[in-house]
Amino acid sequence: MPLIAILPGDGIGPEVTAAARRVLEAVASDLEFAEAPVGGAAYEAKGHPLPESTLDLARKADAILFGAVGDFRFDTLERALRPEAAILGLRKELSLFANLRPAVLFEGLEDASALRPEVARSIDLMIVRELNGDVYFGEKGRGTTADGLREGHDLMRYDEGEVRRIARVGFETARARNGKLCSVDKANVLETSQLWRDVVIEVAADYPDIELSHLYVDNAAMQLVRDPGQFDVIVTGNLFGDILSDQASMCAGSIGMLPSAALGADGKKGMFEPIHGSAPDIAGQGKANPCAAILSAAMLLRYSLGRGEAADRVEQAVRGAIADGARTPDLGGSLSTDAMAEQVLERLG
Ligand SMILES: NC(=O)C1=CN([C@@H]2O[C@H](COP(=O)(O)OP(=O)(O)OC[C@H]3O[C@@H](n4cnc5c(N)ncnc54)[C@H](O)[C@@H]3O)[C@@H](O)[C@H]2O)C=CC1
Ligand SMILES: CC(C)CC(=O)C(=O)O
Ligand SMILES: [Mg+2]
Repeated sequence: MPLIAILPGDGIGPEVTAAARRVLEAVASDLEFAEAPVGGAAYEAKGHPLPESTLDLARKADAILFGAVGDFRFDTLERALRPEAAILGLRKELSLFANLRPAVLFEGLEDASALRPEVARSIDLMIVRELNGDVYFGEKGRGTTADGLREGHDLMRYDEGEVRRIARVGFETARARNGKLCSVDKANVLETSQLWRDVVIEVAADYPDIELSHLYVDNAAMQLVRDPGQFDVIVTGNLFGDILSDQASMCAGSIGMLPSAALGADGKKGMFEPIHGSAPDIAGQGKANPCAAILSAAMLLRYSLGRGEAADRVEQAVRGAIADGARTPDLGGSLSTDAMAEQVLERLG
């Protein structure tokens, strides 16, 4: 019986994971669920955003469904105790270095996209974001300059092994899709990025069938809204992937629509989460769009449980609901989180 760890977290995290769990229960009757606190909720309950018991459950589980963490109430805590430390800790402790973030415009959502309909319709891409390194995990600190000014620093760093393994995921992902890989960096300014680009080019020798291109991240951000249809797979570092995926979400209609999978070396055990955060501005109001979490559950079925058919059913149910006009407020409608989930559940039969 596969064990699914549910880590709801803060803000809208519990609302959207509850919806995703209902969907999992509807398509798979043999799953065992265990829930544990994470983020601010865990700090309040147990004094730490990632308690040992939560980490143990995450280690033991076959897959993890994660909601979101964070709340401004915790923003003055030391960094290691802030809710966000929990998600970074889980990704690192479980060596989940490959973050797959698909961005697709579902039929009917043209009017929700920030782009013109004919441009929006072309978006169908996968962002492969490195998740265990970069400026998020480098040495950081605060201090005072010789002139008495406060200063802060965060080290941006990758080694070639880290770049090589994510580059391979990028190439393999492109091979399974339409054969195009765009590597995004800032090699014109950053040494970390020059190393990134050099290593991606070396790895490309093993993938002569893949059309490789490179973009600087500023240009990539611009191209993403000018012509998102030009992209098949984007491979990039932790920081750039974080930013570009939020941007891609508004090309596809809403941040409430984009799921993600964080995978390790076996490409199987993973943590599945919407790309959005805890959205404190709408938390507790039943306004959150659960589709990103539900689609993350579909990725869980596909990657961790090898149940592609069930994953397809869930994705078709979300597509069907959207095509029939089901809309939460972020998509211009008025359905509550639960009502949107119902629309999906109804289409699962
Ligand atoms: N994976 C995670 O746990 C993440 C956590 N965060 C944390 O979340 C907190 C809030 O961060 P923000 O920058 O406001 O980003 P956010 O993604 O939580 O929200 C950004 C905007 O999108 C809206 N939004 C997000 N998800 C939505 C959904 N499912 N349906 C409808 N609208 C949705 C929010 O209402 C807000 O206006 C912070 O503490 C931040 O650190 C942020 C990003 C990822
Ligand atoms: C909360 C951050 C640590 C991460 C983030 O914004 C993301 O993974 O999308
Ligand atoms: Mg983010």
